[in-house]
Amino acid sequence: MTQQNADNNSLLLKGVRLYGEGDAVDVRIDAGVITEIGPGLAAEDATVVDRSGQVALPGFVDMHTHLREPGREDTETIESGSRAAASGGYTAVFAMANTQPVADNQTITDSVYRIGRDVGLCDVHPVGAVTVGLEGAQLAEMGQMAAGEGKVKIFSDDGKCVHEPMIMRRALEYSASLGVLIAQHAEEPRLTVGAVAHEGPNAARLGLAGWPRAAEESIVARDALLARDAGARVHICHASTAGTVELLKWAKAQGVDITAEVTPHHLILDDSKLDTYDGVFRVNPPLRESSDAEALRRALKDGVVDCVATDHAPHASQEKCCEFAQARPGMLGLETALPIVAQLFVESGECDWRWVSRVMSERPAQIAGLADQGRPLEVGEPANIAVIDDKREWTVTPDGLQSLSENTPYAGMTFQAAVSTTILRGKVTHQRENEGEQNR
Ligand SMILES: NC(=O)N[C@@H](CC(=O)O)C(=O)O
Ligand SMILES: [Zn+2]
Ligand SMILES: [Zn+2]
Repeated sequence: MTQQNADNNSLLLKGVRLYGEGDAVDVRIDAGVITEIGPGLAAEDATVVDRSGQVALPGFVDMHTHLREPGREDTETIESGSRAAASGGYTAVFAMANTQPVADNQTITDSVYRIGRDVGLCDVHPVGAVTVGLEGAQLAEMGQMAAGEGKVKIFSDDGKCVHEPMIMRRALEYSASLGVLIAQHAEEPRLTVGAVAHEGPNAARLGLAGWPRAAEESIVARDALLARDAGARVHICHASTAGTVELLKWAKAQGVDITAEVTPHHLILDDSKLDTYDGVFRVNPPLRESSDAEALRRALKDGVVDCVATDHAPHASQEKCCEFAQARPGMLGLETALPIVAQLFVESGECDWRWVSRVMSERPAQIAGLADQGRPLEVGEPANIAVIDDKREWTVTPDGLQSLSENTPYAGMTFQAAVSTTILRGKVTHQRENEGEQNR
């Protein structure tokens, strides 16, 4: 991009099908805003990005990302995580609070926000902790974090469950008055002592301590009731069981203001993967049975589960390449989410790209309260765009990803769809290798 083009910041995205529908059009972007859509637009002074025949969607929003800064910059930084996000088509991510130190105060949440802004590859929204030090005992200063420069909109002790019912109740009451969202990692800790895998035939056969579905479901049910009584919203992180789906259905039917996300790995993988004892498959909540994955896919399709969130959880190789029960739970997700969703839902003919934009962009932006993300691809709207090449077969290699860590469970898997280009307010934040050079 020439200096002149960088300065006047005009871009012409050529030949894309908006939401994969209708004829190909060109999209003109000036100063970060979509200013014209139509066939055969003149380049004039704009930088041309030719993506003929590809699919344009609103940039994705991830409500659940772990960026590891501060504290574990050897596994991911705000910069490397932003690069991974952009490479996955994301234009906004929520960075979880379980850093070291914990993001339980405004100094840290503001600093995460500022670093993300200065990196400029993706909007990084800090998540604030619900309780001091994620210890579940004393509420953090949620009001201060919400009022700070980072304008914290989501609070979560993710990694841990806010398990004390009175603490969760107060957090929900407080969140309702602040207009923020509590996102719960639903895990009754008294049911998961020592647990490393889904409690079922596979864990029994492999001799792994089991994590029962009820550990998740009992908290989902409890929190739905607490949210109802507090007149608060509650969001369920990484829903993983068929029973959680039934509870969400019930709670929504009662008018409870409850939303939920599902991860790509709980949609596509199951606990048959554990046969090799490879620590890369250890994750919280654990990979469940194929019947759970199927129920989650249907729930996402039907809207019972609202959106996809990655739970991108980078870990160092020495923390993963060890005995299964010793491996840290968590797997990479940002750079493989779209290809997985495309394979499961679009390539199978179950859903269209319009639906993908709903579960990966519009719904998460609405739930999180982002006014400038998840917007329609229309004139006058912010130019946050993910361009998908739906005919580009590629194979996942851990060292081919942008993340600093390599703990992807999809190594060697082949996908048909790839994010070719990501645009954040008119700036190209990602361009896949071998993609046509930009020219004037
Ligand atoms: N998902 C995981 O297994 N791990 C997450 C924490 C979490 O999301 O619970 C992590 O921070 O590594
Ligand atoms: Zn969690
Ligand atoms: Zn998480």
